[in-house]
Amino acid sequence: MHDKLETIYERVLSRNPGETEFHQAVREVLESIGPAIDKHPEYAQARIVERICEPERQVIFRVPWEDDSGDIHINRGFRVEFNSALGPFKGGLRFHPSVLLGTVKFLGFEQVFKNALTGLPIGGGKGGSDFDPRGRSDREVMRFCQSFMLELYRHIGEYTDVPAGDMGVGSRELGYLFGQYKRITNRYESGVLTGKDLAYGGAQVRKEATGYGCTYFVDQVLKARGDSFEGKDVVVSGSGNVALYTIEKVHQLGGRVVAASDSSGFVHDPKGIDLELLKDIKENRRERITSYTDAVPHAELVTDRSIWQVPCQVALPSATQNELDADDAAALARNGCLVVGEGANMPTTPDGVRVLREAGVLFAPGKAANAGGVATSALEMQQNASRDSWSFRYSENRLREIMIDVHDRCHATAEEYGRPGDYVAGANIAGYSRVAEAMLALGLV
Ligand SMILES: NC(=O)C1=CN([C@@H]2O[C@H](COP(=O)(O)OP(=O)(O)OC[C@H]3O[C@@H](n4cnc5c(N)ncnc54)[C@H](OP(=O)(O)O)[C@@H]3O)[C@@H](O)[C@H]2O)C=CC1
Ligand SMILES: N=C(CCC(=O)O)C(=O)O
Repeated sequence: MHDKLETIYERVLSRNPGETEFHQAVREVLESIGPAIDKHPEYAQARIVERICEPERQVIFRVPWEDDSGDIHINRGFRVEFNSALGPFKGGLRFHPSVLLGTVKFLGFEQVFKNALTGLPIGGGKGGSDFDPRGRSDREVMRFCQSFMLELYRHIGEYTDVPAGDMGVGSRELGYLFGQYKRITNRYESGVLTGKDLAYGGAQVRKEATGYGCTYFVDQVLKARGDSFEGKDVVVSGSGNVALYTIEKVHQLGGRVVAASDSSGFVHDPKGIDLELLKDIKENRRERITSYTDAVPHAELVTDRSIWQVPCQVALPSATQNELDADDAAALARNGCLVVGEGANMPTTPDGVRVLREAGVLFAPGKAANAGGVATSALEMQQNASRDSWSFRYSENRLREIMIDVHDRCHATAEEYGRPGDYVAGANIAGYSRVAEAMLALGLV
């Protein structure tokens, strides 16, 4: 790491003790952007890096709510408004028992550069809660969301901060959140949340966007080496919003997804995952992945080893952070994996990335590969602002164009800075440069 950046990194560690995921996200960026710092001394003079590493605002609040049996629960809510140089703060809400301030800060920091890579006018932020919606009734989820929004509403707005979905926050949760926001503010401010259902101002393709976009990005990586998804065995971890629509687009492009997971284990189906069945299990019945093998006898349920032991040519981690470690990376390389594309945020550990790089496996980092979700959220904001709604076909074409542009921008930047084929360097330098130029123009704010 560049000497100046090492000093900055040490200060990030000392000012944010114990926030290991945030440290990890910062370190990855600082390890990449040294060449950009050398090329632009004005960035150092304006202390741009130090300012980017410090969120503009961090809000933490109490969320009390009552379950169906009348018991009281107290959860903690977060919104980290990281950087608004390029536009209103933009980023998801995560409802998961593992959520801590450091988790939200890692996600928000990633979001700043991801959103910049889309070329769209959106800043970066993230929020959520340690509330676990899994196993809760719709009414319990509604009561939690209403209590959560009773605090959050004062900090958000279509021109201020626009939340969306992430782990544990899908169209059900967004509907309850939007309904409460509308009631509190007495405004039909469609653009205050994205990922909304089509019934009340949502946009075509937003549900599919992260998964489709990641697949489009990896398709470009394969095309750059004269290859494609055709005939490839693919492993996709997770079975939530990102994973399901990654599987859908991989199958449309001629690949075969042979394994998917949830936190209880994974299913291996050598004939190819039956997506309609998996969607019914996950989106309608909200059941465990074990229900898949109940319906598909030839499929294997595995709970005692990593999904990344399953041989494949393309690996698409789409579950959660740090799910793919050095041993997983070595197994993928040993089994002939050509590309790893991150649908999730920061799913590969630093040692995992190192092993993949040393083995010559192409690597597409999440801040570039999974940007299709937030990009389509920005398109939802455009439609809401113009009181318009675009067709599925037009929206998907826009998404595909954006992902090709993101890929080409990362690829070209990596070449420009002497790191050909290094999508991590390309993504971090390109994203950072766009944010830095805006921050320079806006003065010391
Ligand atoms: N939604 C979006 O628009 C975007 C999401 N992302 C990122 O993609 C990832 C997935 O998000 P999303 O699909 O929205 O979330 P969902 O909650 O819809 O799905 C998450 C999936 O991952 C599984 N999972 C969670 N932890 C583990 C684990 N330790 N091992 C195996 N599986 C696990 C969950 O299983 P279980 O049900 O058992 O918990 C679930 O199947 C996250 O990193 C998110 O930040 C990135 C860009 C956009
Ligand atoms: N959870 C998301 C989507 C954010 C958004 O659509 O605003 C992400 O980019 O990580």
